[in-house]
Amino acid sequence: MIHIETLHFQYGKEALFKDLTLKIGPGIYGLLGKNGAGKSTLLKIISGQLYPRDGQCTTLGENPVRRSTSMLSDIYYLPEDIQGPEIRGDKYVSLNAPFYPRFRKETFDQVLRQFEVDETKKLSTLSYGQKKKFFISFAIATHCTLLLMDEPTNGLDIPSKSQFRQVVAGLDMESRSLVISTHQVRDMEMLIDPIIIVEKGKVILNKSMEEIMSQYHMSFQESKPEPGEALYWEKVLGGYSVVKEGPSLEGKSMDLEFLFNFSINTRGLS
Ligand SMILES: Nc1ncnc2c1ncn2[C@@H]1O[C@H](COP(=O)(O)OP(=O)(O)OP(=O)(O)O)[C@@H](O)[C@H]1O
Repeated sequence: MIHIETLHFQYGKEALFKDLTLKIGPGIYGLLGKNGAGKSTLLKIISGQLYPRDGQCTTLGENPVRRSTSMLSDIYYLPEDIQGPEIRGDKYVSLNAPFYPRFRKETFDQVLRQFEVDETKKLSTLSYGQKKKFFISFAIATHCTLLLMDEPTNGLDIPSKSQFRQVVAGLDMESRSLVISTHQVRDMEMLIDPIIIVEKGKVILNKSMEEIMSQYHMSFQESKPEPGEALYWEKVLGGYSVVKEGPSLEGKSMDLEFLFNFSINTRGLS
């Protein structure tokens, strides 16, 4: 779906990405990184809104810089900050759905109903969370091969977050990709897999949870690990969460916040 090699990108004088390499296939990917790591920029490069200085980016088999109609009609990019135009929701749908050949109004109505958003209201009058839910519904209804969502659960109330998870978990992603950039890892637990982490201009992790758990295991112990005993540890209530080399026998997935900190502190897992 996406193939990026030796990508260089900079806004001003300082490079944001240096030799960034990334492959994304079908599935629901979580794109994680510290503030300013470049997650939004990466999504914009993938969708042809920003142009790299050097290197290759191929999106759905095409160079996104060309912004071909075939590519743009099969990608939906949901930005973090959403502006609601001065038109009713249903009007927005009738004007914009024709750009997406696989758009299904039944899907849109179903998701919007779950989110309890009124499509007869002007989008500019909706609250931030309601606007977000409107555009998430639109994104899902496009049935695009590639969906890029920047912080989709930001601003959503508690029931909407769980509805978002249920809707996304029900998508058929066998031959499609959804990339979710997020800091809300607790909202995304059990949903995003593989995990991509961007740090200091590079992708330091791009692995499925299964791959991670076949290499590392996480456990709890009361005493602080001796030097060299664990790859990474964190103080928790009553003891320490530690990660050691070797497969996880229980097969349970690793807490995403812990995985993020482990990865950042060890500059990526080998
Ligand atoms: N239009 C722009 N002009 C100049 N610098 C920019 C521009 N947009 C982003 N940047 C800078 O590029 C870096 C990466 O920004 P980006 O928004 O991609 O990061 P992010 O990982 O999405 O951050 P956050 O998690 O805070 O949303 C930041 O240092 C930011 O200040």
